[in-house]
Amino acid sequence: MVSLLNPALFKDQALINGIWCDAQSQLRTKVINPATLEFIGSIPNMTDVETKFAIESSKNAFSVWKKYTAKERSTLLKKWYDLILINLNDLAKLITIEQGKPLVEARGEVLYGASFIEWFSEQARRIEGETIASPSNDRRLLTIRQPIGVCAAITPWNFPAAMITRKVAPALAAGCTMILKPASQTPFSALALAELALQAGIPPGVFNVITGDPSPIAHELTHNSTVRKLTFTGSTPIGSLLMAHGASHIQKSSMELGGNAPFIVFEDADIDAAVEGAIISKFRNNGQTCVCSNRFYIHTLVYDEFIQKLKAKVEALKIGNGLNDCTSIGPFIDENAFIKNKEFITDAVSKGAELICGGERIYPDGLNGFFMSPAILINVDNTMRVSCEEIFGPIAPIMQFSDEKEVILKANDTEFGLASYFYTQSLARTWRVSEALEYGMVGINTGLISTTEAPFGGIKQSGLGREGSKHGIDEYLEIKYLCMGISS
Ligand SMILES: NC(=O)C1=CN([C@@H]2O[C@H](COP(=O)(O)OP(=O)(O)OC[C@H]3O[C@@H](n4cnc5c(N)ncnc54)[C@H](OP(=O)(O)O)[C@@H]3O)[C@@H](O)[C@H]2O)C=CC1
Ligand SMILES: O=C(O)[C@H](O)CS(=O)(=O)O
Repeated sequence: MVSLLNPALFKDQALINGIWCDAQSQLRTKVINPATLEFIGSIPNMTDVETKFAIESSKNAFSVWKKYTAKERSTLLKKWYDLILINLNDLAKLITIEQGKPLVEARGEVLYGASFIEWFSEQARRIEGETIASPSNDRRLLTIRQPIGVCAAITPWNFPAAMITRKVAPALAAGCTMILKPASQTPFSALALAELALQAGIPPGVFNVITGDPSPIAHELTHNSTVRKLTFTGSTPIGSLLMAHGASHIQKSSMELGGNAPFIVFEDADIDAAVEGAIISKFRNNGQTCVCSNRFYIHTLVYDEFIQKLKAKVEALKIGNGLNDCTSIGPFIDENAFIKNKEFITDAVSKGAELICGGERIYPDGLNGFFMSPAILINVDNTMRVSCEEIFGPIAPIMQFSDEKEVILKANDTEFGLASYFYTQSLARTWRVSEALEYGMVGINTGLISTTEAPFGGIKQSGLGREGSKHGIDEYLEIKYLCMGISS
């Protein structure tokens, strides 16, 4: 049990049709605190059996929810948003306890997540069709936009709240219903958000949350033709698998997948700004975000200054329990993530890279979680795993370059295309490089790009579709063309 100001927010059951329930098998899955490895609680280990009930509940709820007016849906989403802000501290504490990130980042995530609900409560009232100039006098052409129907979401552990609202808010705003399967390692944030949705007056069955074994749950969600849309955030291999399963009945999908972001510092960059941007884009959430910088390309003329300043900042980062106010970096989500990062360092050093700081397991305040001192690798090349695989941890691999065209070719040499970053003070270079980078998002002179107002998403194997912005709601709408014959 977690001690919260509002104990009603700690839910350890799934939510189907407004009823908090256990798995039919009564089996449960334990959830631990990644910083302390202590038991937090457990959740129902559901399978396809309960998933079928959740889908039926969502289908029935859709027939009611789609008849709510845009203003009625908007008002309920706004109430949900208000309740989240009232419970900000509890929601942030839940994130830190189940995911490990520092409280300051967890509070930021709650506000970021809530901003999607606020934004789509407004967008709900701006779902518009169009009239089209008819080619003949005997007909009039127009379109209307309607909700897709029953939707499903499967979300990752690294943003236990924001990845949920980034999907549920536009779905409900469009008039759809949503069945969510949150990450098993971080379920409590999702369950607390669902409780607040109920308290806001969102009808039972509109937002269902099921927990348990991802394979049978996802198999039902992707093969059941009642589920017309699947939205997934997570690794590219799982995203690909889900798309393949949904293809059996032409299920629509949105995919927010893996990344391999380049971070390029040109010779004319503001080095202090570039170092600040490198710290936030690399070490936010202990490097466990899909938009974290994964490869650093530093122009030879500013290399020594950049390395010296970056190392000083990295060595000043405070590693520890996210509940401590002074902590700037928390633990890995689990031992496997730690082991994978150690393997990245071993591979790079064995191929000639030099580890100039960090990379060791540490035990801040005697904590048994898997913490690593943030690492910088220099003399990295593209034969090393760190330059071509998504690191998802606090390792900064550094390479040098001297030519703009050369560094763009290297930056684009990946199957991923999510986020990218570069620093320059040249307007002409800003346009050349922005247009040449093969990514869905480009940060120019900044290392923090995500905001509700802008379209978040990638190309190539980083995904399909966009979340947030004026585009996000389109993922949950169908365009219907009406052709009206008018006899003279
Ligand atoms: N583009 C983006 O916005 C984001 C991308 N990511 C990417 O996700 C990865 C890290 O997150 P992580 O949670 O480990 O990713 P995973 O893909 O392993 O898990 C994501 C979700 O998929 C579920 N899942 C796991 N295996 C299956 C399966 N066989 N069938 C159906 N669902 C399954 C998980 O359930 P369970 O937890 O029960 O195993 C979890 O809910 C990184 O590659 C990162 O880049 C992460 C966040 C954002
Ligand atoms: O899951 C993620 O990595 C997030 O999408 C990154 S962000 O939106 O918080 O930047």
